[in-house]
Amino acid sequence: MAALSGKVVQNVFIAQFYQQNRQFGTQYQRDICVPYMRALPPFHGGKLAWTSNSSMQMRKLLKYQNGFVNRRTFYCNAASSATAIPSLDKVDFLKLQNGSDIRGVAVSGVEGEPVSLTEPVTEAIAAGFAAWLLDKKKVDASRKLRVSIGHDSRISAQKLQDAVSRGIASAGLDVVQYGLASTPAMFNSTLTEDEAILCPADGAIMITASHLPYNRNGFKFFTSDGGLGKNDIKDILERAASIYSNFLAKGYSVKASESVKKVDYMAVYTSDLVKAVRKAAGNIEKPLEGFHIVVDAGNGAGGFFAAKVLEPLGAITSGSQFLEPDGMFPNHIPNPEDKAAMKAITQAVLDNKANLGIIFDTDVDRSAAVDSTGRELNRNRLIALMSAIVLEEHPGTTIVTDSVTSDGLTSFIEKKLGGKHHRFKRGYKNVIDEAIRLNSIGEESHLAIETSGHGALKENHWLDDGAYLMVKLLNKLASARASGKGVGSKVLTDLVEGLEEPAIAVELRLKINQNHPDLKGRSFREYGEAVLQHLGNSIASNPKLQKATVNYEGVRVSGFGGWFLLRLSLHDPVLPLNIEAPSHEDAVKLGLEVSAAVKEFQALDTSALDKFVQP
Ligand SMILES: O=P(O)(O)OC[C@H]1O[C@H](O)[C@H](O)[C@@H](O)[C@@H]1O
Repeated sequence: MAALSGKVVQNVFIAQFYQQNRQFGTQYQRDICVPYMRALPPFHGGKLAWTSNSSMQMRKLLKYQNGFVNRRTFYCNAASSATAIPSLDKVDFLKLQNGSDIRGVAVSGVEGEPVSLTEPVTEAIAAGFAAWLLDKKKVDASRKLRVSIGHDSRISAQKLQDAVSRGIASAGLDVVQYGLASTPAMFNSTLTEDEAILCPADGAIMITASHLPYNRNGFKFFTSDGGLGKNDIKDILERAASIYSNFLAKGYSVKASESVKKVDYMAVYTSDLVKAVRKAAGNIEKPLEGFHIVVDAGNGAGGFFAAKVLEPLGAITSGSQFLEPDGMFPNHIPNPEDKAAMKAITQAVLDNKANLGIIFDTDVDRSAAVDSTGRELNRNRLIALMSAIVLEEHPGTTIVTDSVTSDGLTSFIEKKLGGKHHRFKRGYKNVIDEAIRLNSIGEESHLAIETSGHGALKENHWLDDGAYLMVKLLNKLASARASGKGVGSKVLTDLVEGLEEPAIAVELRLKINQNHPDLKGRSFREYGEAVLQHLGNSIASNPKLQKATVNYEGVRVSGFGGWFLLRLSLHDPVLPLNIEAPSHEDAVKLGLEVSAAVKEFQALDTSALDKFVQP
């Protein structure tokens, strides 16, 4: 069996601890477990060094066990933590690529999900990034590059942060740790000019797996040009694979990084957000005075928004929930696309009679809002709202969105707001890159936004930033009140007046069984493309349906007063099917057309569609 490092063992223990103690409820977890987790002991030269603080917390933990946790497991794990040098398995690095991110399993304990982001793998990836950055920046030897590192609230964050730091330092670059941070703040650190806080960083790494389960983690990389794309990630992983093969050949040992510096960059980032709202409101110190705004951070990294952004601006934030970081996400998945998450923030708004609710995903690059009546301002509605704000500032501009946006949104942007809707592909990086491309060929675009809650503005360096989207809403609230044009979230709701919304909007995800003989040696992508090709051909001869003339992804078709889009998922062996229609019957008619066209593809699991269309 592979030897585990001390910290891996601790994380296993923490995971087990949480699972076994769910019945204690969230308050217990907040009081006892979270402080403990935040204080994972430092890792010195491969040996664990407990600080007095953490041993105190361990004692506290034991005291509170109360029979819920198996003491033997606890001591046993703590004792085995002395085994510090991980043994190395062969690794397929390219399998860790997830579009323009890297993602893997960082905590063991979930059946069928072995740890892929071990410390040596992580260190190799970080060293791969360092090598890529050195090539890209082509600096002379007189200047040392520096890399900022931040993480979300995941329980593996500390372990990975240490390994990333070692990987960067081993390549001779300076490491600046930010601790708990948001993804957009990490990108921002490559743009901030302030030597006193060691900025700009030449490169930034965010340790996050967005809304995925607690055992996962991953990395997003930035330079001042923005987030790295797919090809760069592949390049980094190839470099990492070769660094890792050196570990295999020469042996791997954990060496403490000497040149790690720490900066409270979130203080800088949040004060910039505060300044932006004050400026938009005409330099008023507390432009949100009297507004009651509740925040739901889902125990991710976004809790800062209440105390560090809203309160300095004068807002009341009582009733805000799940602000404290907790990598087990005990309350709901931090994801504005998740129904339970949206229900939780809506309830908080109604219970607290708040003016507005704001919700973030784990690493704060996505967001959504809820108005004072409990109406969700997410998906197409959030895009409509942001478009209304941006088109007031930039009349006629092009709004770039993802592919699953509604037809109602197009007519809203084009007929009501006088803008242009460019419906492009799914994927935040795709929409941002497309908006940048349009500007470069002379078509003005100021907003790139997805139904997922990702959004970036030209005025904000095309930074994919959920917190900045919410700042734009706050600006609107503050400036409307200052100019006597309205008070409260009705100002926002009024801006989406006239957006036509379908009675039925569903997304059904049809899985491709990669082990099915019908693939005949093809990859799931090739198989998915064959399904799409076949569907496209069969639609062409169907008089009841019209294929979209302009379409960048999958097969988009109008009919029965609605539309459907079947496309390949960006990451998974899945064909997501979106259907919108004026009634359930019409949606079923559209579903039946898809069903008839794809039925011969035996490796496609159509059970979700079959269920939807059944009488
Ligand atoms: O293609 P799908 O499986 O629906 O996933 C698409 C989504 O994947 C990730 O969550 C990205 O962050 C989003 O930008 C993207 O829209």
